[in-house]
Amino acid sequence: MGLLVEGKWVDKWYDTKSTGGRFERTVTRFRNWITADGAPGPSGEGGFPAEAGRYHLYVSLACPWAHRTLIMRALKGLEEVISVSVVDPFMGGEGWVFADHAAHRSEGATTDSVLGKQRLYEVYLAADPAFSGRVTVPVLWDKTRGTIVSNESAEIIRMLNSAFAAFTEDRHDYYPPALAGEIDALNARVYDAVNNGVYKAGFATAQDAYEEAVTALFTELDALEARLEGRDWLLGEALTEADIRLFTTLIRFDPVYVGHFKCNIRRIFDYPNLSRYVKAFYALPGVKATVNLTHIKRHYYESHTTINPTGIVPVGPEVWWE
Ligand SMILES: N[C@@H](CCC(=O)N[C@@H](CS)C(=O)NCC(=O)O)C(=O)O
Repeated sequence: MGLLVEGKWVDKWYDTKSTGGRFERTVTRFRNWITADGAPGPSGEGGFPAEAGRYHLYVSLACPWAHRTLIMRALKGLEEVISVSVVDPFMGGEGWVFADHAAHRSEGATTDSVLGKQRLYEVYLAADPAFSGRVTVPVLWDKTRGTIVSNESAEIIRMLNSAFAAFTEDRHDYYPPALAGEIDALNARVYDAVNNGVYKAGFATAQDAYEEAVTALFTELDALEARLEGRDWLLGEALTEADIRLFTTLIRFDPVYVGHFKCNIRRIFDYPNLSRYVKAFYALPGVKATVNLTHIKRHYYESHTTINPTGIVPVGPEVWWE
């Protein structure tokens, strides 16, 4: 665990002292967009046209943000168009590392097949030798220009949805213009209370900060449970990016967030509509292959030594979503 400061790796844990025990996520840095013709997207610079074989995703199978990108890649059928490297689930003193640098090799982790690096921070330094900031997954890499296109999952899934029409048969739009306003509003609530809410609860170092986060989290889960009454997906019949973004937190909830992050008022299993929803999403073609429970559990329970000093990984719960 650590970060880059002007191109140098510094090993240190999140600082919550200056924020009253509250965990605050930092803003992501590389914000360019792949577009069909290489025109600039909503942020950053242009020059990243959609091409087969040109782009590469660096992901962790443990990470809910990276998981979004793997799901969109699978649903869009872009497995042959965009290649992937998977970091080892244990995030230690050097941050995320690849399989050839891991202390205990974990099935499903890979080497860096593009740059041959051993640590993810070296990929960031290849894009910007003076980079300062956290070294996070996912990273979308451009093999042609030799740089990072984006390290913001919310934007990467939109690029995969919209820019690669020439390379996929899938015509489904996961962010259709008619629903964009409703999707954005829902994403904002789900991000704050649920996706990031579990981290705010889990990384809190003050009782009030924890209770605030856990209360807001379960208030939102209750609202989502009600919303899903009689509905297949969050927006109704149409599967959208909002579902991808909710699913990656829900699938980690019972195995990790209930215990490790103390989000234990209820389990997802206890919510009839949310648990039906998780099962339905999990059964979508290609999704199951993106879920690696071993990476998920090992990452959180072994890496966060301030929360779980023994590093013991729990055996349960029973898998109910298969
Ligand atoms: N805003 C980013 C957040 C990504 C993120 O925080 N990833 C975590 C893993 S779950 C990470 O790599 N953390 C490393 C660190 O903070 O040092 C996104 O959604 O892409």
